[in-house]
Parts: sequence; C-alpha cells; structure tokens
Amino acid sequence: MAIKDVMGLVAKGHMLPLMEEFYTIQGEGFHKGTAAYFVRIGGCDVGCHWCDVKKSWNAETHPPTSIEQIVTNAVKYSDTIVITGGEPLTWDMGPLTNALKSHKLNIHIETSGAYPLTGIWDWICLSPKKNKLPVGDIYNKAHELKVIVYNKHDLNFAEEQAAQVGENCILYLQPEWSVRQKVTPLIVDYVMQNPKWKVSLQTHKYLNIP
Ligand SMILES: C[S@@+](CC[C@H](N)C(=O)[O-])C[C@H]1O[C@@H](n2cnc3c(N)ncnc32)[C@H](O)[C@@H]1O
Ligand SMILES: Nc1nc2[nH]cc(C(=O)O)c2c(=O)[nH]1
Ligand code: SF4
Ligand SMILES: [Mg+2]
Repeated sequence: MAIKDVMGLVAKGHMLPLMEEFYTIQGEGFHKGTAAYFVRIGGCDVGCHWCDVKKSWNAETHPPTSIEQIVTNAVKYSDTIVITGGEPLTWDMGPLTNALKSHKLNIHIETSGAYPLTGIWDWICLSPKKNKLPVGDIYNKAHELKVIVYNKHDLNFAEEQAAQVGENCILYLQPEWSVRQKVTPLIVDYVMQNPKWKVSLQTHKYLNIP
C-alpha cells in the first residue's frame, strides 16, 4: 500500500501503530489480578521522564497495523482487552473499539487523557500528567483515577486531580517504580490519613510478568 494511503488509514483510526500485544494479568488499579489481553499502541508526546515504555513514544518505529488484525488476535485470548500505549488517545479509538465491541469484549483503556476521548469503553483508567493535563470531559467519564507518585508534591497534584473527577471514580496512588522504596511509605501514610485513596502497585513487576 502507498505510504500516503497508510497515513490516511492511520489518521482515521483504521490502522494503528502497534508496538506489542500480550496476554497477561492486569497488574494495576481496580482490575489488578484479572487476566487480560494488552494492546500497546505506539505514539506519545507527553514526555514523562520516568515513563516505563519510552520505546513506545515514536509512532514511526511501530508498524501500522489494521484494526481487523488486532481484533483477530485479541479475540483468541481473552474477553477483557486493555488498550494502552504510548498514549492511545493520540489516535481515533472509534474504529478499534467498535470492532472489539462487535465481539462483545470488555474494553479498557489506560490513558493520560492528554487528547480528546474517542472510542467506547467499559473501563477508563485516567492517569493524568502534570506536563500535559487531561482535556475535555474525561474527568467525568473516568472509572478510576491513578496518579503516579514520584515525590511528595505529587500528593498535592493528586488532590487537584481528584477534585475534578466524578464522585464514583475510584482513587489510586501508585508509586513510580524507580523510587518505590522511598515513596511507598509516603503513600501508605497518606492513604491511612486520607482513606478516600487506595494504594495501587505495579504487581506485574513484582510477579516478573509483562
Ligand atoms: C505506560 S502508560 C500508557 C498509557 C498512558 N500513556 C498513560 O500514561 O496513562 C500505562 C500506565 O503506566 C503508568 N506508568 C508509566 N510509567 C510508570 C512508572 N515508571 N512507574 C509507575 N507507573 C508508571 C502510567 O501512569 C499509566 O497509568
Ligand atoms: N501486567 C501489566 N499490567 C498493566 N497495567 C497497565 C499497564 C500499561 O502499561 O498500561 C500494564 C502492563 O504493562 N502490564
Ligand atoms: S503519558 Fe504514558 S506513555 Fe506517555 S510518557 Fe507518560 S507514562 Fe509514558
Ligand atoms: Mg506498563
């Protein structure tokens, strides 16, 4: 296919730059412990200095893949699909989520919310970032808010973000992995003092699974 045709399909969300797909256990947040098929879409310009998948950032290094192919693979593994990245909302998630829904799958997203919400979702995990704040009404649609804590100032940021979500949104504080030994005790104390929050750990990293 000609490059400009591929670019057109990517622009419409009919092809997506696919970094990797894997069947694993959701490690984080509300659905931790649940088997799920992860689809990691390339492309992100949010630039978190501690991002654990920096190789996802440059979309051009990930092959444009048709949503039919992504769906064909996904249905073989699980009825719960987690779309992550990179930042999946860089792209129009409408075509992919419609196609997954036609197979009656549960579709979850991991997103910073830095770009407008597209697609239909059974579960939205919003993980806002200071350097590119969420846009639009995703705060009202998020099922869980998961703030990454790198230092104690992030607890103030977490409260500012929590003030913007809906009342049923579940609130999580998750240690940034490289400083977990330092910040986990801060989070534990904070959650005991402020029990509207819960602790989220990257349990897949402790389990040594993807
Ligand atoms: C790699 S991101 C991809 C999805 C989207 N760009 C986002 O940030 O939500 C998936 C999840 O991992 C979290 N995360 C990334 N790097 C992390 C790290 N070093 N420690 C803890 N959580 C991290 C993000 O905040 C997000 O909740
Ligand atoms: N097991 C596992 N759980 C996860 N939850 C969110 C992840 C992500 O990178 O979006 C992730 C991941 O990369 N692996
Ligand atoms: S928004 Fe997500 S993928 Fe992008 S840099 Fe931050 S953690 Fe990494
Ligand atoms: Mg991850």
